[in-house]
Amino acid sequence: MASKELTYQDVAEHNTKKDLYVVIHDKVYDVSKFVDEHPGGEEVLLDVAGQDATEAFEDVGHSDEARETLEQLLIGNLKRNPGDPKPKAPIPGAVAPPANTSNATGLGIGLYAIVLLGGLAAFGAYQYLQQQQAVQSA
Ligand code: HEM
Repeated sequence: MASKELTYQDVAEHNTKKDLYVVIHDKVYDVSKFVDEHPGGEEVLLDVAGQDATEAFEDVGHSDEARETLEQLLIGNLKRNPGDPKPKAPIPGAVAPPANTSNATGLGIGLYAIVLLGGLAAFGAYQYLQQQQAVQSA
């Protein structure tokens, strides 16, 4: 059943409310019958119709129950072709602001660590030289 292979192109053709495929973690789901039942509303599903919905799905933090529902809608695997949109690849300028902020924070901490380590190394070298001088002049 779920062994069907679909390309991104195939999925993109199913982008209407009555015929709605989405890709989540490289698997293809037919959510046509679920649109009306979705507790998060039909709008969000229509937004990602025929596209990769991995990020949208994960951002919400769906429950295990939601994931089970998803399993029932599975129709196949995505066959990725070169040039297809990548789900998680950060697109410059198209990253959501919260993601940006956390990235910047991560970099900030990394820079801090580098500066701190550099300082420690310099201090260590200074101490060592002082010691050497003390030994020589003794
Ligand atoms: C395509 C497969 C999807 C399935 C099977 C699914 C299923 C569910 C289920 C069962 C819930 C109830 C809460 C829970 O159990 O986590 C839920 C809530 C929700 N879903 Fe989805 N969902 C899907 C896709 C999406 C997508 C692509 C979005 C895009 C943003 C989305 C947004 C939401 C939101 C915002 C809620 C919270 C609604 C609320 O608490 O008022 N869902 N979904």
